[in-house]
Parts: sequence; structure tokens; C-alpha cells
Amino acid sequence: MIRFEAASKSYKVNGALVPALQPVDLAIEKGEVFGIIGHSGAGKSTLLRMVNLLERPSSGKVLVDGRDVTHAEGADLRRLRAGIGMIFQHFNLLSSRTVADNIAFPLRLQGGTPEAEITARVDELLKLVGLEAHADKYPAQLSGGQKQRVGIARALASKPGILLCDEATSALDPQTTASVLELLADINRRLGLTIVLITHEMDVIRRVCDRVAVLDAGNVVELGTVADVFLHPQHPTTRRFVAEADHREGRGPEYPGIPGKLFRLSFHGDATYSPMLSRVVRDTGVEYNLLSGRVDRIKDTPYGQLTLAMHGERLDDALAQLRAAGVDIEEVVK
Ligand SMILES: Nc1ncnc2c1ncn2[C@@H]1O[C@H](COP(=O)(O)OP(=O)(O)OP(=O)(O)O)[C@@H](O)[C@H]1O
Repeated sequence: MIRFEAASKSYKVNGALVPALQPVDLAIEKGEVFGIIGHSGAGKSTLLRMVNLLERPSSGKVLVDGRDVTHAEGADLRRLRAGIGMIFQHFNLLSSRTVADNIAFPLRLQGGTPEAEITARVDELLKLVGLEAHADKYPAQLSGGQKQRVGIARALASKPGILLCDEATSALDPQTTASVLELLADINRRLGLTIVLITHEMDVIRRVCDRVAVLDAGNVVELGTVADVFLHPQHPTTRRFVAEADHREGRGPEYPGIPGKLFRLSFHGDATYSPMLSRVVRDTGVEYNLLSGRVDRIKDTPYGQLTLAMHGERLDDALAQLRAAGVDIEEVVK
């Protein structure tokens, strides 16, 4: 539904062209929540803003719903943008307008919608984002989380098929972040909306996204389902993001003198809650020390990750049994 075909971007700085994004090939499916993660300056905003042509690619193409929109102008561009909502880190609300008027703003700007219809739509959106009681307040009277809810309602006013989220939770505390992400997941499920979000936090990706692209210095260096990328990060940049999200320990020097080899065991889905480790340990007689562990969720699916030091004569057998039961095992170099 959204395709980048060798889409690149360079900016003119002091007369010289500076590359921000190398040619990117990427397909984002209808109805998925797609995350783009990268450090500051990696090119995330540039890539996101090419979807609604706030930035035009310097080369290559952008296709939305199968249509090449790279050079869309005038009415075509307006139609494209009406079908794509956007929310921002700092909400970008109009401070002199009430919540209801902020939400109604794009419909009034667009024109052609009768006022009674606008009022009904605003009521519906206020309910969707849980702000029924705040319609007549001004942005300054709202918390950050409430402001972002207004931003979301406003972005959905013209019933877009795509929602772009530009660091939408970066200015919010962890609890408010969780509730806004939950709202986005709910909207995705209920309205079948395609959501593309950019973030520098792996935890945001883990909570709501189906797939993720990792950007590094203008290149997509890793792309896959969140479970694959989160549990088996390949690129050094991805590994760093995952380690930050995990507060992960388990690298050699922290465990001097621990006998055996170190392994990271990853469980995903039903395997997470099955007692297979104790079964295998009993059966093979291997010994283990638990060095670190975490059980959590990737979107709606449980996962677990344990770092163990294991030793025993039948270690290979134990590893083979665990693998056969669907556990991913990675040896950690001490
Ligand atoms: N309008 C512009 N003019 C010149 N250079 C730009 C412009 N916009 C972005 N850049 C440069 O392009 C590169 C990518 O920027 P971009 O904003 O896409 O990265 P980002 O990953 O979104 O970073 P951040 O997380 O800090 O917003 C950076 O080096 C940035 O300085």
C-alpha cells in the first residue's frame, strides 16, 4: 500500500547536496503498524515525510495504494494528503482554539462538510480518544497525553487510511506513552488503519509494531517482523537499540569464573510458559546458572529471554532438545 522504490533524498546545504537518505526499497502493507527506528539524523523523519510528500524524493518513487504519487501536485496532492493523517512529538495544536475546534480544523479547512456533520464527527472522535469531557477546554488546560489524544483525533478527522506518527510519544512520560500506544494499537485494530511511526525507542516498536525497519546513516540496515528483529538483532545498531530496551546484561566480563558456556535462550509464543527448561535439565542432568532473564510481550505475543551459563556431559543433547521444542539458542561469547 505504501512503496518506496529506490527513493532517496539529498538536501541542499550551502549550495551543496548532502545525502540524508540512500535509495530505499520498502513496502508497507495495508493495515500494519510499521515502525522506523534510528538514531538522531538517521533519516527517519525524511523517510516518513516522503509518504505524504512533505519531502519529495530526490530520486526514485513513492507509491500509495499502487499509484505513483512522487510528482503529485494540486488537487492530486490534496487528495493524497486528505487520506494521510499525521501526529507530531509536540502535538502542534492551535492554542487559541478549543479541543473540539482543533479536531474540526482539518474538516473546516478542507471545506465541503456541513457543520452538523462536523459536529457529529467531532463527537465520535472525542469518544474514540476518550476526551468527551474535555471538548471545550483549551490545549493549555490539558496534560501531554491528552494533547496527543487531540492530535490523534484531529489526524483521524478526514477518515484517512494511513496515520503517520512522528516521535508521537517522545515528549510523554512512560505511563502516558503506554496509554497513547495502546490507543494507537486500538485504532489500528478497530479501523484497520495503516500506521507508520518513527521512534528512537525499541520499546515503542516492541509494544505496537508488526514490522520494523532500522535506519542507520540513511540506510535501511535491518528489516523484519518485530519478533525476529527484537529477539535476533543482526546489525550492531539494532543490537544497541535492543540492549537499551532490555537493560540487557550477560556479556562475558560481568561473569568471571562462572562455569560452563553462556547461552541466550529466546522463547516466543506458547513456548514462553511451558516448563521445557526444567524438563530438559531433569532429563539430561545439565546444570545451569541463571544470569539474567525477562518475560514480556511483543505486541500481543508473550516472549521470554534468559541468559544461562550451562555445563554438563549432555550439554549438546540438552541444547538439541530445547531447539526441537522451538527455543532459539544463541551462544554468548564470554
Ligand atoms: N530541511 C533540511 N535541510 C538540510 N538538511 C536536512 C533537512 N532535514 C534534514 N536534514 C538532514 O538530513 C539528515 C536526516 O535528517 P532526519 O531529520 O530525517 O533524521 P531523523 O532520523 O529523523 O533525526 P531526528 O531523530 O533527530 O529527528 C540529517 O543529517 C539532517 O541534518
